[in-house]
Amino acid sequence: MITVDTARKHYGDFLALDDVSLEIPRGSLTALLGPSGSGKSTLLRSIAGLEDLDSGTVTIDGRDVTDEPPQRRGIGFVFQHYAAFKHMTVRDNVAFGLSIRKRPKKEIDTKVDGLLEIVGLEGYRARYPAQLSGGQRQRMALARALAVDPQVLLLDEPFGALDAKVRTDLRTWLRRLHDEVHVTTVLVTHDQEEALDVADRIAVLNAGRIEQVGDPETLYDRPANDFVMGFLGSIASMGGQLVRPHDIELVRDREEALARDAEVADSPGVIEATVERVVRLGFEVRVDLRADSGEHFAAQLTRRDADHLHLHRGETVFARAGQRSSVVDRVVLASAAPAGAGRLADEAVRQAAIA
Ligand SMILES: Nc1ncnc2c1ncn2[C@@H]1O[C@H](COP(=O)(O)OP(=O)(O)OP(=O)(O)O)[C@@H](O)[C@H]1O
Repeated sequence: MITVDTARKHYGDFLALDDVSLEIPRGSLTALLGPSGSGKSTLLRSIAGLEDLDSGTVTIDGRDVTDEPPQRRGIGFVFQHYAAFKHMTVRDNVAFGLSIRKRPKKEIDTKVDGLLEIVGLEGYRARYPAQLSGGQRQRMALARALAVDPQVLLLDEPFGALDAKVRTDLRTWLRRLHDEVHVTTVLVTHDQEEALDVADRIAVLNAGRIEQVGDPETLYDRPANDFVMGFLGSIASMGGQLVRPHDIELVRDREEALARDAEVADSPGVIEATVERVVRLGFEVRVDLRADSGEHFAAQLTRRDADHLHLHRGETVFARAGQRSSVVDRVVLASAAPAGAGRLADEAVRQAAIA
């Protein structure tokens, strides 16, 4: 388990971490999710020991590591731009942390072969980094980080520089790897889909603070505030309340809409609206609407529901939030934690210092 307690960090006058407290359970895959500049990397680097905190503590498995250098924290770190040693083969890059610890060659070979198998690079042992694809290089980076049996694996946008398809493949692969290796993993990402897909817990950051921590389902269905609701999925403002476009039901008949709406707690009510546009998006259909109040919002329907309604521009419909809608749950605590290359070669040396 990693415990960050009231971590505070300034860069000059700028407050990057504002008394952040967070518990990361042992063996979990936790995502730090938030917009650019929210402090995700700063928090991750503080756990790694790559940033010094102004105040607050970091504990890993019960050991206070706040004043320990990175190499004594028992961590493996993978950066977005992995700076491999270009003159070394894949085998030697992965073996680096073990070689500098002077482990016997036989032990190193066994370990490296095992890791290359786990990351799917068995046949690439003798290649050089320049002979790998971006995705393969990041997998090599993960193997190198795992080589020294870290207690904690810290990943800073590890797939950020890769194209969308490779990114999606690698996150599925990361999830499988984590199920196999079970090392406590913290993943920084600004991509909500990536976080929802791979993490078992998500901490949402905003302006140096944690807005909410929880499992993906809770954050999506019961966000603690409008920020979390908006950051984890699309939103529409209907009757002054935030709803997910796919939670909006459209009905042609006012009485039917009112009767159905009576069954829904915390409903924003039934909104009379005019259809402005009907857009087919593959399987789904987006209906752009204008309420009587002038408010614009969009509902997302399945094609079947849209076909059934047979909507056209200028027609009147009655919109309401469906029964199991995502709504902001203001009772949820904002934080689940307890109180209280510049030059690439230099970068490689710095990264290797952690290994
Ligand atoms: N070394 C530094 N010196 C000065 N300001 C910094 C430094 N590192 C980060 N910052 C600032 O601190 C804030 C948080 O940065 P951080 O990298 O933690 O954000 P982030 O959420 O990881 O963003 P991104 O997704 O863009 O990487 C940003 O406003 C950034 O400009």
